[in-house]
Amino acid sequence: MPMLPNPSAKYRPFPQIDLPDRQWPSRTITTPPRWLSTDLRDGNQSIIDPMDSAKKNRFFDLLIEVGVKEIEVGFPAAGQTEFDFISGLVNSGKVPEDVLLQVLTQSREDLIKRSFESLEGAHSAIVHLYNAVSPAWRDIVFRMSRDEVRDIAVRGAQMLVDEAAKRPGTKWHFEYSPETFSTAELDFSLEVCEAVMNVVGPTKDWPIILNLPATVEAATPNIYADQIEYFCNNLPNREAAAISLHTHNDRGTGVAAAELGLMAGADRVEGCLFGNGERTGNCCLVTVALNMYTQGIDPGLDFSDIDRVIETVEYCNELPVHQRHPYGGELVFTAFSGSHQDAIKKGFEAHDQQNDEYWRVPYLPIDPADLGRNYEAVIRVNSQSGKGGFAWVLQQGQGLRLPKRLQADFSRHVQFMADELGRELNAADIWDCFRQTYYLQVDKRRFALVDYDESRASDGTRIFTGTVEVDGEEQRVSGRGKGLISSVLATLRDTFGLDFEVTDYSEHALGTGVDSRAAAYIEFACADGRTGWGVGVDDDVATAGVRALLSAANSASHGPGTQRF
Ligand SMILES: CC(=O)SCCNC(=O)CCNC(=O)[C@H](O)C(C)(C)COP(=O)(O)OP(=O)(O)OC[C@H]1O[C@@H](n2cnc3c(N)ncnc32)[C@H](O)[C@@H]1OP(=O)(O)O
Ligand SMILES: CC(C)C(=O)C(=O)O
Ligand SMILES: [Mg+2]
Repeated sequence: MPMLPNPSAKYRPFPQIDLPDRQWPSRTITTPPRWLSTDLRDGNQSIIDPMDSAKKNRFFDLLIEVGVKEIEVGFPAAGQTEFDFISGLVNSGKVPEDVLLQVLTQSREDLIKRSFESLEGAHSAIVHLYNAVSPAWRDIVFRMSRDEVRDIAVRGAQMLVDEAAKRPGTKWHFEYSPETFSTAELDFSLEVCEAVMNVVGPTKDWPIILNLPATVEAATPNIYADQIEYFCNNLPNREAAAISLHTHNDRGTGVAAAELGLMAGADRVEGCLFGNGERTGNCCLVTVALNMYTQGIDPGLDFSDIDRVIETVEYCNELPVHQRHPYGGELVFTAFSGSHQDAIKKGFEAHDQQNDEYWRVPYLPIDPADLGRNYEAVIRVNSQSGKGGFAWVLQQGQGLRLPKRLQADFSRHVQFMADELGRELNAADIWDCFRQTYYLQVDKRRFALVDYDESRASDGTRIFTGTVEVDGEEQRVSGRGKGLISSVLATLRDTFGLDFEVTDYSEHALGTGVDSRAAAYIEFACADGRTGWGVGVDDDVATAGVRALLSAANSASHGPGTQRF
C-alpha cells in the first residue's frame, strides 16, 4: 500500500480556556432549564425534503403535547411556504398563551422586516437574530474586520428595536446568537453581545436571550463549559440576559456539552427531538430531558408515550430514529446476551419484593414503563442468550416459572435451536421448543393421560386408576403408593417397566383467581443413572402433577423430545 500523508497534520489542537478557578466541575444540575425546540427551524433546514405546512403543524402540535414552551417555528424569510406556515400559525388561535413562538433571521434589513411581518398579530414572540463571529467566518464568509462584524450585529439589533416599536400590540422578546461562538475569541463574543445589549436595553424583567452556539462542535465538552462559565462571569449586566445553549453533535458530544454548559451557568437549552439537525444533528432534547429524570429531576417535558413521539418525528422528518438512540431507540431496553438477561430478570424479581419505589434494575437505567414501553421487549433471545432469557420469555408469555435446574436443562435445547436457525427466537419459537422438549405437544408423545381417579385403600395407601394413551391406544392402568405421585410411579414401573424416582417436585398457579391453572415440574432419576424433567399443566394442580409424571415417562422412555424446525 502506498504511504499516505498523516491527516492529523491538517488540524490544530483546540486551545485551552484560561479559567483557573472554574466552578462548573463541582456543580450539579438541580433544576430543568428553559427548553427551546428548533425542530421546525434548525431541524427543518437540514432534512432532505423540508416539511410542508401540514407536517409542520403536526410537529408543532406534538411539541405542545410534550410541553415545550418556546418553539422556533421557522425562518420566515426563507420562502413563501415558511412565511405562510408561521403567519397561519399566529392567526390560527391554537398557540397557547404560555407558549412563545420564535423565528430566526440573518442580520439583514429585508429579512428582518419579513420576519416581523410573519408574526403580525402574535400576542408575544421571540425574534432571533444571528451572525457568525469566529475568525474563519469573518475572514472567509464576510471578509470583514472584527469591528465590521460587530456592526452587523448592532445594525440588526437596532432593526429589531425599530420593527418592534411599530407593533406595540405584541410583547416582543429578542434573542441574539453570536453564531460560531465556540470557535470565536471569547473577548470578541462578549464585545458583540454587550454591543447588542446596549442597543436593545434589556432588564432583569425583560431579559435578552444570548444564545451561545457550538455551531460546529470543535472541542471536548469541558472546553464548551469553560467558555460558558467565562462568558457568564464576564458579561456586564448578566441578570438582564438569559444564557442559552445551542450545541451541535459533530464530535458526538452535543448532549454532554449542553449538560456541562448548564453546570457552567446557562439557563436555557435549544435542540431537536432525537437530535435531528445539521450534519450530525443538534443537541437531543429528549436525551437531555430524560437524563434529568434519572437524576431525580422532573424535566418538565412529557415523554410518557415515547413511541407516539417517535412516530410523529419520523413521519415529519422522513428520517428514522436509530434503534440505539438513547431512551427512544427500539433496542435500547432490550438485552440479547445471557448475563444481562440474568441480571435484568433478577432485578425485576427484586423490584417486586422491595418496599420502596427506587429503580434499581441492572442494565436498565430507566423504567421503560415511564416512557410508555412494556417489558416484553426487555429480553429477546438469540444465540447469545442464556437460561434467564428464555425463562423470562416463558414467564411473560405463558406464566411458567421454571425451577433453576429445569432452566439449565431446557437451555441446551434453546441454544441448539438458536444455533441451527441462526436468527432471533421469538416467544412462539421458545414455547414450541418447550412443548416439544417436555412432551406437552399431543402428536409427539408416547404416553398421554386421558383421565384418572385416586382412592384410598383400607391400609391408608393411595390407589391410582386411570386411562393412559400409549402410542395412540387407550389402556386402563393402576398402581398403589403412599401418595398420588408414588402411586403413579408404581403404575409406570409395574405396567411399562419405567423405573425412575422423583428427585425434585414443584408447582405453582398460573395467574390468580379461581380459574387459574397450575404448572408442575418433576425432576427424575432413572435406575440406569439418566436424569431429566417432566412438566405438566392443568386446571387442577394434582392433575398437573400427574401430567408432569407422564411427561417424565416420555423422556425416560426415549429421551427428551427433539425439535423440528
Ligand atoms: C447556523 C445556522 O443554522 S444559520 C441558519 C441557516 N438557515 C438558512 O439559511 C435557511 C434559510 N435561508 C434561506 O432561505 C436563504 O439563505 C435566505 C433566503 C435567507 C437568503 O438567501 P440569499 O440572500 O439568496 O443567500 P445567502 O443566504 O447565501 O446569503 C449570503 C449572504 O448573506 C450574508 N450573510 C450570511 N449570514 C448572515 C447574517 N447572519 N447576517 C447578515 N448577513 C449574512 C453572507 O455574507 C452573504 O453575503 P454576500 O452575498 O455579500 O457574500
Ligand atoms: C443560528 C444559530 C443559532 C445556529 O443554528 C447555530 O449556530 O448552529
Ligand atoms: Mg444550529
